[in-house]
Amino acid sequence: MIEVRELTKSFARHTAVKGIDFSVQKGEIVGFLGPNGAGKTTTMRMLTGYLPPTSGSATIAGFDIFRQSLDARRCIGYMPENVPLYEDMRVREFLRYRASLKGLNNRDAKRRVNEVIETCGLEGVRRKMIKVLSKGYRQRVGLADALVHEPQLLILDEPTNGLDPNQIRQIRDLIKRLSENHTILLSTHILHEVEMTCGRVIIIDGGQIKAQDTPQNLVAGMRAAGRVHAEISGDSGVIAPALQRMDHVKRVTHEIVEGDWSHYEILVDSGTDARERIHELASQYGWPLRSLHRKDPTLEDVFVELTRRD
Ligand SMILES: Nc1ncnc2c1ncn2[C@@H]1O[C@H](COP(=O)(O)OP(=O)(O)OP(=O)(O)O)[C@@H](O)[C@H]1O
Repeated sequence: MIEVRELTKSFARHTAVKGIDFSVQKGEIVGFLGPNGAGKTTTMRMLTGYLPPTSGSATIAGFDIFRQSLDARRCIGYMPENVPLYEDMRVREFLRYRASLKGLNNRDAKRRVNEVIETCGLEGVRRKMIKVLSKGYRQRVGLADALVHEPQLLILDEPTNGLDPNQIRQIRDLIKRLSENHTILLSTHILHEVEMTCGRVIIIDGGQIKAQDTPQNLVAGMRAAGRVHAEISGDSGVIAPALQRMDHVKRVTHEIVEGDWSHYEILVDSGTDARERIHELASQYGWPLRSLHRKDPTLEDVFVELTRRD
């Protein structure tokens, strides 16, 4: 459904997307993740034909997004990060207007607007002015707009941005339902949401793809490199370097939790478990140790590991 090859976008002084390659197969729901400024929106805007690339190529359902832009766009429902809505229009009127802009004749527009109003749970607000709607309802109107011309592919840029937990859940459930008959590429900063909705994840940072796999495989890959958490009392200026000097320790980070107690996170080589050695070290130097355990990594740990700056 999406084929991206060597796609690059340079602005005056800055290359935002640096020769990325990825594919999305029909029926997939793919999370597009990255820290602020990673290049997600720039990539999505190129895929949807709003921004010309500097070099590289991309096809949507076999159509070249630059040479066959109209055909490609017909296959895409795009919901940008800040959904542009006409505040003084009523919901149904706005969707009818958008449907006609997208080339639907009157009869199809009427039918589709009724369908997307139902799909997106907008029945109760169909006659309301957009300016009086809550952020959650506005996002649903944005989704209804993206869906109105029956696209096969949905490209959603942070669809749950700024929503409260209940609204996030409602939009997430809606996206899950839509995934039954759409291919979806969505960006978000809520990694827990990705673990629940997406079959595959692409992580981008600094305009380059750092990883792409199922959330389960990414987490399993990380599990191989052990991560131990310990709470130890004492001078962290002495304890952290001592932990760092142990065999197979890759990195030690720490933060004060209360008083003299600090929480240490110790990343060790795959296949090793540092817990016994940490316990021995604490006994040897008389450091009070009140907690020592391995933590199963989450997608958030994978994300931080791949995109950390320090
Ligand atoms: N029109 C533009 N002119 C110049 N630089 C731009 C332009 N649009 C984006 N950039 C820069 O390109 C980089 C990537 O931006 P982009 O908006 O794609 O990131 P993002 O991953 O979507 O971030 P966020 O999570 O904050 O939305 C940033 O450094 C941004 O400042």
